[in-house]
Amino acid sequence: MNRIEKVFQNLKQNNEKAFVPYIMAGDGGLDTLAEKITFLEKSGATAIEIGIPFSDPVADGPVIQQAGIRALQAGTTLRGVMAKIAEIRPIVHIPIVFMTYMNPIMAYGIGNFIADASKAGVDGLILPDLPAEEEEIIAPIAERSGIEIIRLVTLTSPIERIQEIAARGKGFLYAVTVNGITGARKGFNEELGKHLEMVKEVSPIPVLAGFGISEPSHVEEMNRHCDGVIVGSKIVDLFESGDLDGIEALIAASKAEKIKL
Ligand SMILES: O=P(O)(O)OCC(O)[C@@H](O)c1c[nH]c2ccccc12
Repeated sequence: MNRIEKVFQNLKQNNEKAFVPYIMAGDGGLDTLAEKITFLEKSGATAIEIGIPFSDPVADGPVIQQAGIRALQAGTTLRGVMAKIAEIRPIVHIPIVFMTYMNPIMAYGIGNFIADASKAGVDGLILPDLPAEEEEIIAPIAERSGIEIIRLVTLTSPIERIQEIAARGKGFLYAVTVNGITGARKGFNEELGKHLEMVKEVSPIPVLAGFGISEPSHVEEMNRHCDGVIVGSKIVDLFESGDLDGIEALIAASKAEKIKL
């Protein structure tokens, strides 16, 4: 069984919520990657989303754009990230999900990319610029190699489309919580809770909310309506400023919902 499926099975059995932090590979130098991942795992992360730095990150807000620029300036390459993941995989037990755009994958070659990612021990892929209609170019080969495509649904996706994408989904479904790009938000649409519950109703796989989540209170609020959260920009920020306690506080908030149940 794929590592992602396994961790979600365990969470369900224990009535726990997922917390998936995002970090940019190579931000602070690739040599800091192992340290960051092991810290997140030790702090209770369910899985890790690793961004591949790219020059044209169309879905990313300023914090992640800047992290990508820092990583590229430090000389980070996709090949380098693959090698680093392969090296640290034996000491990391939780699932590793790559978040990247299609362009770097096409440049690498889809077949080579999947083969190397699979060898390195990557468990999933988030590809925000891969339309559902085009996923045939990579989903079957990825899934044959044991790598799950984590599909995204948005606030503007009609329910039929959400249902269709969820039915094909593997691992977990990524429910985007805002209209726009990544980055911390102060608040969310009042209807968001209802939207997440509707997505959950049609999805056979766990639903995680992501985009804009930046406070422990956001984590608790989202977890009332779905199976867990993904936090990116805030984690990148907290690592950048060395505020590890802030990261632990966010992860701890994801354990709070269980106590209330
Ligand atoms: O940064 P935020 O607002 O917490 O959003 C999640 C996030 O960073 C991560 O999942 C992500 C980073 N870049 C993306 C591009 C598309 C979809 C998702 C992502």
